[in-house]
Amino acid sequence: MTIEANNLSFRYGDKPVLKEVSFALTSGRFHALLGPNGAGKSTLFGLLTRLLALQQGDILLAGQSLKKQPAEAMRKIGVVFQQNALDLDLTVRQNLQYHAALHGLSRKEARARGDRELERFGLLDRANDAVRQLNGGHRRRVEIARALLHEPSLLLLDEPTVGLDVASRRGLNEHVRRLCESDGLTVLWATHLIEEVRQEDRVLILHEGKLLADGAGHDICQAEGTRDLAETFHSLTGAG
Ligand SMILES: Nc1ncnc2c1ncn2[C@@H]1O[C@H](COP(=O)(O)OP(=O)(O)OP(=O)(O)O)[C@@H](O)[C@H]1O
Repeated sequence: MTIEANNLSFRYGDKPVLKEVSFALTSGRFHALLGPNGAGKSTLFGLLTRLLALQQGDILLAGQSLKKQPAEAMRKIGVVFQQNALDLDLTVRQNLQYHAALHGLSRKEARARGDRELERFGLLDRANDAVRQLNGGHRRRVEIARALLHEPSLLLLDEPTVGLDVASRRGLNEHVRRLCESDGLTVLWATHLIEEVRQEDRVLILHEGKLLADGAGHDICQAEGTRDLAETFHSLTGAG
């Protein structure tokens, strides 16, 4: 599914946080939204998920304006927020069923889809465990499984690896990349960690509310005259 952000600006009070941000995501691809802390990534996610109201500009999902047809557009989006959004005392399966009910799925359908996602994530044998018993990496997998239950075509992940160890971070990143290939999912993965981004990714670099670069990683490096994305990120933002 295509997604287009046109000329987005946003301020908290009189503090501008996003400044005329425009981009278009390509269907079925992994996109990395790279920016240091405070760049405006979560604010952008807030606008994409309608947690925040648009102030200037518009967002089009498969050609539908978020301003004009919000409910229809939102059905196509799955979201994994930075903070854990699971109920730790419910089982994995109960968490999934609760979310599926919110999306209007029948119990039977919810169970079938939930189990299918858990199986793909290697977690079906944990379905009846309380989420509290799972490690951080597995909890994040459950959150992603949950975000996919209503079969969205766009998955947004806001710093999904925060608090995970290196191996779990890598595993989660690879898993989501495989979803692009297997499901044709369009992914926007926000991070401040350059090691989660690959040279061949579509990369959007956000800094102080401005989109400083947008393109294939190696093209951005060529344009900037840098060796790799780490150097590019550092030279554009001072971070890294
Ligand atoms: N509710 C708010 N009220 C006022 N300022 C805010 C609010 N939320 C965020 N900000 C400010 O807006 C700027 C962008 O924050 P945002 O959380 O969007 O960035 P980020 O790139 O997601 O960073 P992080 O990874 O640290 O969350 C920061 O300067 C932040 O302090």
